[in-house]
Amino acid sequence: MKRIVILRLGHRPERDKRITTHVALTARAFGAEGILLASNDPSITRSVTQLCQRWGGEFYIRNDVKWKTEIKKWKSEGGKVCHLSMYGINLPDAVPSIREYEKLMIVVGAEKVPFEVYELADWNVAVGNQPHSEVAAVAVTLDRIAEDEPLKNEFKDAQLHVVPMDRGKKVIEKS
Ligand SMILES: C[S@@+](CC[C@H](N)C(=O)[O-])C[C@H]1O[C@@H](n2cnc3c(N)ncnc32)[C@H](O)[C@@H]1O
Repeated sequence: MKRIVILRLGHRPERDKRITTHVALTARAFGAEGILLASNDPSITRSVTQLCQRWGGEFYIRNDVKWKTEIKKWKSEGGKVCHLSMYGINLPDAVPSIREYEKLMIVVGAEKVPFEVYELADWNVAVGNQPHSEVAAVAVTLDRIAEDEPLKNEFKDAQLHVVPMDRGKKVIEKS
């Protein structure tokens, strides 16, 4: 199975809490193994970790990483790096080459991303060449590069399970 980690750059604690949390939850739901936050915001780490405990799986979050160190380390261990930017190669044209690799770091920004990221990345990939959101960009990318159906992912040791239904809401809680 492919190993995928998300690197979140430029998170501003005073304005990006909700969107960074959504990037993390989307990454988890669509099959990434973890997220690295290149800013110091322990409240994000706390809320994502708590959610993971209830909803299961082994997703991790690391706070306050040094982005350049993480990119270089990942590459030195044979990993590839895909930076998501609306200026890049459109995703459908990049998917075949990305799928050839087993270890992938996906980098997403918030504010302007340092140009060095564009240079260090193996691919600068656009999820369509129009501006939108890092949450959408992560979701569509993980869905397009997946080998199995990401919407059928199972999460180990979950306390909460949704019972899918036509109408209404049913959640089973295991003690
Ligand atoms: C809301 S955008 C802001 C980008 C910033 N203004 C800049 O020029 O770099 C935040 C992040 O969403 C992601 N993003 C937004 N639109 C995208 C697209 N069409 N394709 C890929 N990623 C996108 C990128 O990772 C980007 O860094």
